[in-house]
Amino acid sequence: MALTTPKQPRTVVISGPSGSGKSTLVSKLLGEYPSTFVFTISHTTRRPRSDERNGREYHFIQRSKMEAMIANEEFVEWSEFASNLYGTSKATFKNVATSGCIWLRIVDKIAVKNIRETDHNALFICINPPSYEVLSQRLRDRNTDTETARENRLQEARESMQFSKKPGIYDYIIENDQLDVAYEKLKEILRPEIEAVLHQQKTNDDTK
Ligand SMILES: Nc1ncnc2c1ncn2[C@@H]1O[C@H](COP(=O)(O)OP(=O)(O)OP(=O)(O)O)[C@@H](O)[C@H]1O
Repeated sequence: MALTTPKQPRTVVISGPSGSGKSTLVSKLLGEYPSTFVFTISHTTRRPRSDERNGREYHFIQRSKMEAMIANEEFVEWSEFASNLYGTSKATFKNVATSGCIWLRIVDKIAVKNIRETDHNALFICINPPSYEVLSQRLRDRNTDTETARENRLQEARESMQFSKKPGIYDYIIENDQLDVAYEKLKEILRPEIEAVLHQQKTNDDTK
């Protein structure tokens, strides 16, 4: 199923290892361009971390409820990752399709593959940490996980970093060493899409 039409702005898919800085960079973008992007959150059956809130990072949902919604065809796409379900509901997607804004999504590597198959116009950007050691330190500093959860994230991070190097997966890879430098790179990549939306919004305002 195609998730976007050619008339809609390009969907921007952000992925990369846990702790690489995806949320930090996306928050900066939404802060600077509040009317240009529409950021959606996924549903997930994983437990929220101590700093996460339902409806902010994810719609946290019980597995049985999400399975029932999947059976009821209430998701446009879903996948299972590290024993948890993740997905985009049809209700979420409906808001995007009518917004005229760039759809900004943070997804895991399994969803990257799925979206590549469904949305041929999407732009795929991977945020990587400068090194595995730096990532490990940032996750320790963030202090939002138990030791076991952090080990799982680090294991998953190794796989994600390997995955990002495969050809044909990502259009751009940004190494998030200095935050401001990484943010400028992200904006540079997105500049044509941002300008197209701003132009369209101005045209709409002028014709009102
Ligand atoms: N360039 C940077 N330099 C130093 N610290 C950073 C940088 N970018 C992000 N961080 C910090 O690293 C931690 C992880 O960042 P963030 O939560 O944005 O990662 P994430 O990729 O969204 O993680 P997850 O996938 O687990 O949600 C945060 O504490 C954040 O403040």
